[in-house]
Amino acid sequence: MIDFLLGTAVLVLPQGNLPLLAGIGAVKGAVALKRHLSNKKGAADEAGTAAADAEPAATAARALRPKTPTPGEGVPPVTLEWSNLSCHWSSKKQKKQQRKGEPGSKQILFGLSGAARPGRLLALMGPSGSGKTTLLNSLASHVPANTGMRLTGELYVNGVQSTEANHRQAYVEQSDNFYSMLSVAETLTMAAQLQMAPGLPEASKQSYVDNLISVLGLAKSRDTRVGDEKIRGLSGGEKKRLAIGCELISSPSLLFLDEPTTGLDSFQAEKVVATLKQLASAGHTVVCSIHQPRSSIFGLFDDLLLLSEGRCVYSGPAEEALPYFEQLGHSCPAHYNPAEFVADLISIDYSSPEVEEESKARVQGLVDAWAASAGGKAAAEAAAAHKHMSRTPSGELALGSVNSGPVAGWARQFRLLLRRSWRQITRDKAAAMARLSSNVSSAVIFGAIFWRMQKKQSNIQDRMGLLQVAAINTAMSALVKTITVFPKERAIVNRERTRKAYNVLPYLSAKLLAELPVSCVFPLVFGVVVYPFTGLNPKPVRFARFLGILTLESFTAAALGLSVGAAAPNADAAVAIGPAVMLVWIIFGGYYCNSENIPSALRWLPRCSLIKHSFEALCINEFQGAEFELDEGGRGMKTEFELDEGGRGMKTGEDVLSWLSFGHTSIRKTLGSEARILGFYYWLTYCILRAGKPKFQPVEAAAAAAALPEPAAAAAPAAAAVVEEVQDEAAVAAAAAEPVLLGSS
Ligand SMILES: Nc1ncnc2c1ncn2[C@@H]1O[C@H](COP(=O)(O)OP(=O)(O)OP(=O)(O)O)[C@@H](O)[C@H]1O
Repeated sequence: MIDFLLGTAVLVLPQGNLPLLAGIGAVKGAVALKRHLSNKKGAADEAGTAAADAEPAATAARALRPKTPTPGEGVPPVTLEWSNLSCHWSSKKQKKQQRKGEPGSKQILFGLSGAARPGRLLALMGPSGSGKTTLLNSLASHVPANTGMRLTGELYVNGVQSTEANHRQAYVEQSDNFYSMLSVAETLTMAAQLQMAPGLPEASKQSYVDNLISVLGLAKSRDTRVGDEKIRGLSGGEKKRLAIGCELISSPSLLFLDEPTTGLDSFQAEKVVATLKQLASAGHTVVCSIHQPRSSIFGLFDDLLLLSEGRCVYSGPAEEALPYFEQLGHSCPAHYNPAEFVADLISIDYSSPEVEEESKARVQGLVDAWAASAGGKAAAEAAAAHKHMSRTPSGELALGSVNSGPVAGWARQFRLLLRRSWRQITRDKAAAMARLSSNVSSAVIFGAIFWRMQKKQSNIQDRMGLLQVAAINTAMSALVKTITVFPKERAIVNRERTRKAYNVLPYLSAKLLAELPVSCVFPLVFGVVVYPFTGLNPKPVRFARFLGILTLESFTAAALGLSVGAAAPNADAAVAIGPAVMLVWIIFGGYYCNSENIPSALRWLPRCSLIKHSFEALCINEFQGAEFELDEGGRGMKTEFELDEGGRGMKTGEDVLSWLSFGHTSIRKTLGSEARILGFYYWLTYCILRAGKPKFQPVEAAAAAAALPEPAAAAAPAAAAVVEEVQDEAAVAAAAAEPVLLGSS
């Protein structure tokens, strides 16, 4: 009856009554929980009710987040625990060996157990290569898939076993990639508009962003553009805090940071860690990997996990680390940086075989001592206890804030992304000026070389040469610009798509539309300068067509750049691949290689060449209806191409087109082919971006993983076994999740 009344109230209340909805959802959750606890027999049924009831509460709680006065305040407290967490890496060769039953993989993490708690800042420390990043990524379900890594063990979120990604909340990467022309406030506002409930008033979103800016200590730089290598903007520390801010938009309970102080001076590094400490104090569970911080930063850590060669050497409160090592006979000298002291203590020194032997023995002693210590035993006992705990693959219930998709509709995504792309393009004056001056200078150089061409036989070759270099120059200019910029933008897009901020289609279409007017300018400027200088066909319609052909070609080359930029693993690879692909299209561009002489197996290549179609269209535009003076003195095209007129060369433009094998087509047809190539590259870019969404490696249950030889094969059956096993227990776990939801509302 209570359910019915509350459910009816939820249905009839308007959306504006979010607090009331949240309250009702919470009460319903509490009722379901109480009922569950008092009647174990009906647990399974009630779990369904509790889970369903939790949804309005969770939705309302999510919707209410922006009213949180201080970021972190009111987030559901989350304890993350891990048991027997191991990581193996195998190369392809080693995987083959494993298939044959032979051993062969490198172990990076060795059965680690521990916990990260709400309100505390946990630092993962250890020497270089000790496995900090691997552990952090494993805990955040952020280990990239298909890299040969295999994770085994168990992760628990508030005591509920978590499957891959459903406990991932926020992950701040080492590299900070942003739209360089947007200010701090614009970057955060855009993130808020894309990720916060669209029904919320703009004022609520803005006040959340304002709070975030002040919590992050970015008020002074609020209107400063982020900047990049070309344009000075935020400092490294400010960029890192902005990256943290972008992650905090979704009010995550758990915040993971990979080496947040790398590349920062000690002052900036301390400010970043102080921000993390503040976030932890506000209720977040903060985990970061860090390499040898200075003592004042070390003093900010609440908890410490020390790793050496993938094994735990200490895990517990940071202030108890030095007394622990002292008790083992390793005292930190007075006035010595404790972080440096522990780093030296747990590092393996490879400077000589004797020293290596000695340091390995010392580290092994520390690993054994930790396993035998009260802390190590407690972690092992907690891991053993977890084995008997309830499991559910639905860690989402415990957190209630993992979005299944973008919160903004497609039209809104498109509008917001269009605005962002437009700002980035139109504000990047330095890039525009560089591209403009490059196009103008090429046009002037070509104009000087091909100055006022006449109608002699020798000028036929000049005309063809000019049209070919105009096609190549236009294509290369657009390609190079795109492949140098797009891979960086793709990193931002991948990160935002991991946060489920938007879909690929609105992003790509908004980007292309925003670029349209600006990208037209460069080929037009080139054409406007080069055309009168060189004395090409003077008819206005031919001039207009010349500009149109170059513009379409510029877009097609940029689209090729997008495809290469989307497919290449990084900017360096894109810069290597792009021109190599373009070279093929230049060779089959109609000037260097007559299509009639191409081997039949390669005849399809000229049809795919964006240079060929542009060159063909430019030639038809220039030569159709043109007349040339026949050569009297034996120079000109006739030496290579005896047509008619008594071997004195080519009289009409049609002769030239026929010599080039371009006589059978028209500008309309050739531009149609170019447009199809353009469409193909856009479609290819879309498919690559869609397929390239970052995928992460799941953590396999240790027992199931041990039974199966092949990592990929192991994942599915193991997950299926867990699902089967938990069906009866789901009710208990769902009920256990309720207090978190109540807390959050
Ligand atoms: N994708 C990978 N392929 C092969 N080996 C890897 C991979 N990632 C990590 N490793 C290995 O795992 C070990 C731990 O690497 P990890 O990056 O986690 O260490 P780290 O403590 O974070 O080091 P650093 O402080 O230098 O970043 C290293 O020996 C490294 O070579």
